[in-house]
Amino acid sequence: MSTREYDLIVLGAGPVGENVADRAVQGGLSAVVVEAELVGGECSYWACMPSKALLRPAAALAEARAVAGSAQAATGDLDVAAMFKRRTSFTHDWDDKSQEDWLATAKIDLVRGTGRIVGERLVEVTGADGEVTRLSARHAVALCTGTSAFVPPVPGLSDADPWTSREATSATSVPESLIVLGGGVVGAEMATLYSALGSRVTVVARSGMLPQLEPFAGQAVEASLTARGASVVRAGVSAAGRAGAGETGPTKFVELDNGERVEAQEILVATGRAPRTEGLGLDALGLEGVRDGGWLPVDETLRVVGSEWLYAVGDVNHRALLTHQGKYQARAAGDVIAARALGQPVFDDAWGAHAATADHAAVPATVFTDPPIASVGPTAKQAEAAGHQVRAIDYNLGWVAGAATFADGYQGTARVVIDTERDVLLGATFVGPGVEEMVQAATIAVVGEVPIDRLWHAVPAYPTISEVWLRWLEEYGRPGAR
Ligand SMILES: Cc1cc2nc3c(=O)[nH]c(=O)nc-3n(C[C@H](O)[C@H](O)[C@H](O)COP(=O)(O)OP(=O)(O)OC[C@H]3O[C@@H](n4cnc5c(N)ncnc54)[C@H](O)[C@@H]3O)c2cc1C
Ligand SMILES: NC(=O)c1ccc[n+]([C@@H]2O[C@H](COP(=O)([O-])OP(=O)(O)OC[C@H]3O[C@@H](n4cnc5c(N)ncnc54)[C@H](O)[C@@H]3O)[C@@H](O)[C@H]2O)c1
Repeated sequence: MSTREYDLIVLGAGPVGENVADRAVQGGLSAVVVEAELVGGECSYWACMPSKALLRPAAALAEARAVAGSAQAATGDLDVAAMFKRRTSFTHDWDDKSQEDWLATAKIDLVRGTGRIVGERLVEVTGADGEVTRLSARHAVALCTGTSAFVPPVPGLSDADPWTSREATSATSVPESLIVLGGGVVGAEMATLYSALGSRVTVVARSGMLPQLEPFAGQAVEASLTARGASVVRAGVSAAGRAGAGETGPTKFVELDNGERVEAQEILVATGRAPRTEGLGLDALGLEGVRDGGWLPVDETLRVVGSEWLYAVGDVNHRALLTHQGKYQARAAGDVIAARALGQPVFDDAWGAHAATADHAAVPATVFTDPPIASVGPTAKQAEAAGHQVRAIDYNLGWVAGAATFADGYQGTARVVIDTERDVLLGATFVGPGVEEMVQAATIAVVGEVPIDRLWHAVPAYPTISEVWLRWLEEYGRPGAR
C-alpha cells in the first residue's frame, strides 16, 4: 500500500475541519481532509442550516402578524411543503458537490472514507468500498470529527427508534404529536418548530427550558410553547418504547420518573451530544485523558494535551459546541500549525492570534426560538460563581421606542452583567422579537473590555431596540456620578 504525504491531515470536513485546512494552506502548507459522510458536516446538512431555514418562515409570519396593517395581510397558514422545499435547497438535497468544489479551489485535497490514527502522524482511511488509503503528515494531524446525538441509556429508548436532530431537521412530514426529550437548545428550537407546524408537542425537560441561560429566557420560551398548546414537563425519563397503533399511525411512549406516561407519534431525543472519537485509535497513543469515545482535552492553541503533533478542533474538544466558535478555533489552529511547521513566531497568549480565548471568555449564541434569545458571556449567576463582583441590570424591552414600533404589544427582556470592579461588561442576554442581530454589539463590548464610561459615547440609533443600551447606562449611572 502506498502512503501519500502532506504537511497536515485533517479528519472531518465539517465547518471546522474545512477552516483548519484552509488556514494552513493559506499559511503555505499542503493539506488533505478526510470525510466519512458529507463535506460540510453536521452544520450544513442536519444542524444549523436546515434548522434555521425551517424556523424562519414561522418567525417571519409571526413578525408580520404582530403589526397592525401587515397582520391583516398575513391571514394564511404556513405552507409546510414550501418550508421543507426551502430547507432542502439549503442542504442541496444532501449533496456536497458544491463544498467538494470549494475544497478544490482552496487547494485542499479530499479523501472520502473513515479515518483513524494508526501511528505517530499516520492515518488510515477506509473508503465505502473497503479500499484503504494510508496518509502520513509531515507536521500535524487535526481531529475535527464533531459530535453525534447522545441517546441516554433509558430502557427501551433505542428500541423505540427515536428521532435525533438528524431526523428532525431532514423530515419531510410532520408527526401528529411529538415528545421532545431535553430542554436544551436543540429541544427548544425543535419544539418551537414542530409546534408551529401543528404537531402536539410535549417537552420533557428535567432541568426546565434552556437551563444554561438567564432564567427569564427559558421562562419566555416555555410560556410561548404553552400558549400554542405544547406542554413542558419537568421530569426525567425512566422508560420508553413502542405503544402500538394510534389513530394516525403507530405511537411511541415515555414513562416519566413522576409516574406519568406520555404517548406520541414520534420521540425526538435532544439530550446533548457525544464526541465522534469512537474507533479513532486514540487509546494506543497513551496520552493521559485521551481515549477513544472521549472528549479531547486541548491547550489554548487547540493542541491535544501531551502531544506535539495532534490537534483537536471544534465540537470534539467540548469547549463551545457552536459553529462560529469552532471556526474561530479553526483559524487559530490552522495558523499555529503553519507557524510551528515553518518555524515562525507563535502568539499563544490570551487573545493572541494563535490562541482560542473567546471560546470561553465571550461566547455569543442565538437561539431561534419564539421569542428568540441572543446572549454573550456568562449569566449573572455564572459570573458570580466565577468570582466576579457583579451587577445585573434588567430592562423591559417593551419600554424602548424601537421595540414598540417593531411589534404591537412588544414583550421582551434584556439583561446586562457588569463587572463592578473593572466597570466593563461580562455578558448580556436579549429575549424578544428581533433581537437575533443585537448580540454582536454586546460581543464587541465584552471582547474589547470597553469601559462603561466610554460606552456612553456609543450612541444607539433612534428608534431601534438597541436603545436598551442607553437605558442600562442610565440605570448604572453617568461617569463621575456612580
Ligand atoms: C440541530 C442542531 C442545530 C444547531 N444549530 C446551530 C446554530 O444555529 N448555530 C451554531 O453555531 N451551531 C449550531 N449547532 C452546532 C453545530 O452544528 C456544531 O457546533 C458544528 O457542526 C461543529 O462543527 P465541527 O466541524 O466541529 O463538527 P461537525 O459539523 O459534526 O463535522 C464533523 C465531520 O467529521 C466527519 N467525521 C467524523 N468522524 C470521522 C472520521 N473518523 N473520519 C472522517 N470523517 C469523520 C463527520 O462525518 C462530519 O462531517 C447545531 C447543532 C445541532 C445538533
Ligand atoms: N442556535 C444555536 O446556536 C444552536 C442550536 C442547536 C444546538 N446548538 C448547540 O448544539 C449543542 C447541543 O445542543 P443540545 O440541545 O443537544 O444539548 P444541550 O446540552 O444544550 O441540552 C441537552 C439537555 O438535555 C437534558 N438531558 C440530558 N440527559 C437527559 C435525560 N436522560 N433525560 C432528560 N433530559 C436530559 C440536559 O439537562 C440538557 O438540558 C449545544 O451546545 C448548543 O449550543 C446551538
